[in-house]
Amino acid sequence: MNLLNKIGLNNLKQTFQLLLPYLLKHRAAYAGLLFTMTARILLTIAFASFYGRMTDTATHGNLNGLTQLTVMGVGLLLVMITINYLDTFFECAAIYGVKRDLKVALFRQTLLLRADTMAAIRSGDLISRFDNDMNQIEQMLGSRLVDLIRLPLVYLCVFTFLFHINPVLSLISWAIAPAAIGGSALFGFLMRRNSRQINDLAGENTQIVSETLQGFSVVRSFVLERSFFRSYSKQNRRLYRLEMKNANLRGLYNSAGQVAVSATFLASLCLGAYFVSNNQMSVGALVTFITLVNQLVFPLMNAAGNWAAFQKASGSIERIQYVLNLPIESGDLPDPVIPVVKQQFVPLSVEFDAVSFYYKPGKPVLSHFTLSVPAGKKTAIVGFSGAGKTTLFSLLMNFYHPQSGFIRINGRPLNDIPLAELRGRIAHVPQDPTLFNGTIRENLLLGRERDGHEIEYATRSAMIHDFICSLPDGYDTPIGERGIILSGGQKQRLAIARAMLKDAPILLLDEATSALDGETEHKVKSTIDRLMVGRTTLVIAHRLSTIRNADKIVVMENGKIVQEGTHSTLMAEPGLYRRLYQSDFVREKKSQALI
Ligand SMILES: Nc1ncnc2c1ncn2[C@@H]1O[C@H](COP(=O)(O)OP(=O)(O)OP(=O)(O)O)[C@@H](O)[C@H]1O
Repeated sequence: MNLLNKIGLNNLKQTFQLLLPYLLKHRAAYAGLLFTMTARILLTIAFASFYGRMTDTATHGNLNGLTQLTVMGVGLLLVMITINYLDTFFECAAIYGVKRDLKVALFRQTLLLRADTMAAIRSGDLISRFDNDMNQIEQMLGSRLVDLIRLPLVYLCVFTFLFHINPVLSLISWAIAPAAIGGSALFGFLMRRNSRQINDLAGENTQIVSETLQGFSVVRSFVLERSFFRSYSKQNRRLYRLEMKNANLRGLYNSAGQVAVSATFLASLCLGAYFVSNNQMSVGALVTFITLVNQLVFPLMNAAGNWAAFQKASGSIERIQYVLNLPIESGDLPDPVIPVVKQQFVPLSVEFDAVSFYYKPGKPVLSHFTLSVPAGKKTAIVGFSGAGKTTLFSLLMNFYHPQSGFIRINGRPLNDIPLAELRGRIAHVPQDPTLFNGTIRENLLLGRERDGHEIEYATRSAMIHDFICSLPDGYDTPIGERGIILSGGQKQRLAIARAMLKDAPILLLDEATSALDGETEHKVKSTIDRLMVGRTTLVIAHRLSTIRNADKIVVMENGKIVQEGTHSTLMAEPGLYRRLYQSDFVREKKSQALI
């Protein structure tokens, strides 16, 4: 077992287990490669035999024979051109077909990953699996894979053919075999050790670049350029050292291979010349022999090169398999469009029943949290930062599962509701809305169909229509990666318009207007108030003046409800709400005075 691990045979098994379904799917391309492989072996022997016959015919002065052989040579060349073309074609079809399917499977898995798993993975490392690891795997998908069969077959065919010409000479290759095989195994083992470290480092490398790009303004404002540069350079120096170790190994191995090839060639030539001078062999037979003798050494040497590529790829396969084995939230991609008939939805109630939840054991976020949100009513949640307010939304959208207790929608436990149906019935405006690299229209609709009037109604209500019209291409203006051309407030207004267009019966607003100035917030708030009519709404707000008219206000502290009531009842009693409201009021007054 240990030995199998050391020489990497276990990796090979694992590699094939993952790749087999993909290889089978592209079996036509691999069958084509097997065909061209066989044809190329036969062509190699045919060419060597052709050179020998040409030499013997020439030494016998047989002009007729030479003409026939020339025609045969041209024929062989034409066949070779065709086979080479087919070989390249089948190889590309096999490599790119399998690589495409593997990438798509990895992306699908990424889309299905559970929220807790996703939070634990570093995005750069995940991206490098799509990039660096896929490239490593690509190295072994085409002819290298077919070489697993081709190299032993070449050896066997050429050996049989040469044995037929001269048994003693052909046995020369046996002298080299143990050294070639032993050296190859050692080479593969050393390469594997390095390659795994290289792949991990490449992942960390992508992580630094991706973090730099994502947090570019923080890097600038905290003057972190030098420190990011230092860690990136340090990693690259380590990567370089490992790559050079690999290069050293490859260099040593190639030189040893050259020595083996040349030694075999020289030994065959000298011994063959001796046989020719003793009339035990014709000159043509010697030419055929020395043309082919390399084919006895190169399969042994190439096997090692392939072994190294397999070892490198198996490290990458391991990294991809790791992601493919991570827990997912559902077996299939959910259907994007839920057939909710517009404006005809029934308001839905939401209930948290003794819900306890933690992200990490020992650090409870919610403890026996019980809250009933009546259908079509507005409930506001307030509390200190970190009290667990956003977590309630994550649980309601079933991103995470509570460790105990139940969440129900209209009396139906959340786990009984298909994910697509559940999320189709919720419109969520998060604290920091995500926008995609596309046009404003694409970001508003996100795959839904809405006519121009509906879009305009939503954007006018969210006070963003005039701004959109002022852009050069209006609704078709590209907003750049993560909406880079928009201000925080504009992003929030787009997100509110997007939620309006989703037209779902449950509305979750997580500080949806925090980035707006007082005046715009006031105007957008009246829109949100209209949007909330008939919908069950949960609002998280830090500015308490915005939730005064809520049907119910829930005050949270350390994952528990400490107060519950309307604004006036809560203001009438001493407690956290009144303290929060008063300090909020003072803060707002101060900021108004400053303006
Ligand atoms: N993905 C996560 N993994 C681990 N801990 C988390 C995760 N998300 C949140 N937490 C922790 O859970 C607690 C509650 O976080 P939550 O975001 O629900 O608070 P909040 O009341 O919404 O805060 P804020 O008002 O600042 O947004 C915090 O202590 C936070 O550190």
